Amino acid sequence: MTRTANLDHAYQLARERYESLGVDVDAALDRLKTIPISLHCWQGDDVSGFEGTGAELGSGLAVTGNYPGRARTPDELRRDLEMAYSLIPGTHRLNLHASYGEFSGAVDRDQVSPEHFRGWIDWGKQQGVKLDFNPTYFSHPKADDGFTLSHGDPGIRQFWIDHGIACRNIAAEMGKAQQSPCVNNIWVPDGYKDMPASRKLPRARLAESLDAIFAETLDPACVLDAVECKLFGIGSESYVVGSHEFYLGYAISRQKLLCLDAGHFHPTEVISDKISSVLMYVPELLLHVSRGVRWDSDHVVTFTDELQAIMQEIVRGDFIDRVHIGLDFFDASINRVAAWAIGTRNAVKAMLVALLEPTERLQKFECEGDFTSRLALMEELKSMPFAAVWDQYCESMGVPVGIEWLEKVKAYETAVQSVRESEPV
Ligand SMILES: C[C@H](O)[C@H](O)[C@@H](O)C(=O)CO
Ligand SMILES: [Mn+2]
Repeated sequence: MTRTANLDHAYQLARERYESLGVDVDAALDRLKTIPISLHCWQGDDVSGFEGTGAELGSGLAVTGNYPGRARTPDELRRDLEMAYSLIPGTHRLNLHASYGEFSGAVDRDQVSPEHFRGWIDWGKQQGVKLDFNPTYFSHPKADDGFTLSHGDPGIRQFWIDHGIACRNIAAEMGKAQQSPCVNNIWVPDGYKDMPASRKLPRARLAESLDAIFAETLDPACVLDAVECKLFGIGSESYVVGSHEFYLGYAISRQKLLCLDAGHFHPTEVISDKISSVLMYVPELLLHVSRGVRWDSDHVVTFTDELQAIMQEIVRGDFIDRVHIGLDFFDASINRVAAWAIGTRNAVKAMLVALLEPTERLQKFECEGDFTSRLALMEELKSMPFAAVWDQYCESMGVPVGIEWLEKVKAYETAVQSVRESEPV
């Protein structure tokens, strides 16, 4: 049997098994094709960006590892991204940070404008990659003391408000150009290493700054505003201004998107359990799918129970159209393109597994109080042949099947990434 015939044979057998449980595999694959994952640009260059100021990564963000071949220019990053997209089935998005603009001279954060992202917008159009966006509230002298939008100095606060407004306009321009809303996510590092004397004042200032940023009504067909909470960071161990409660209240009261980052909660807390609660009160959600190891370490996303639970919750709650899935990890100890491929393929695979679940049947058992059948079927599902469906999906979408993608990354590393070490920019 040829390789293609083998894959198809395995797929047909798997399809029959799923059909016996009432699952329409073809419908699941058709749905899967429509679900984008927003790849984060910052995995490709260790969150360095292209401002060229030499500012160190700070504000509690840390990248470890020194694997050779980091992208040093927008063109290198785009080339690496194209390589990554070629390994991942489906049509996916790109999540850009403001510090990744193309600046010909010194442009401070309050001066960023759509023209600095024209290269990205044109590239996205040409590649069929839609863009999401983030203001950058770190790696800047005005963020060095740990405060930005909640800063006690009104001048510094205004600088960061202006950055937020500028970024929102850039995001709106991107959304208009791509005819798909650009999700613009605000995360600020603001917080104290030690016990604050006032937990209240910085929060009041943060709310006021956010209101100023969102004062202008922009077309939701172009831009969607999201806010991201965090439990603690390095240097903000005792107090984070933008805590979960703060942003949950803010997002509900202003009807904004809440961003749930999987690494931003207590290690025993999971975001999968928050999705259905939060979506009762906010219109839409942004997820930063990440993997914290003991802390918000931003490890590459692997095929964990929690990753599967996140996708299950999205499918079981019928939330696919209300949840924007983004990734947030940065690992410089392995090949950076491989990091994207591993993390994103896992996210798509976990979504496939969720779509292959006989959800109605499980929920019927639950409604009837038949928890025995619910548990029995959930456990049987764990050993269903989803890998054969996944392989067939990869094959039909024209991307490598199984570990074949690794050979492509190794060849790319030899031909492109490792050469960077000896080449000036
Ligand atoms: C670089 C990102 O903005 C950042 O990871 C943010 O989303 C975050 O999660 C900070 O801990
Ligand atoms: Mn995040």
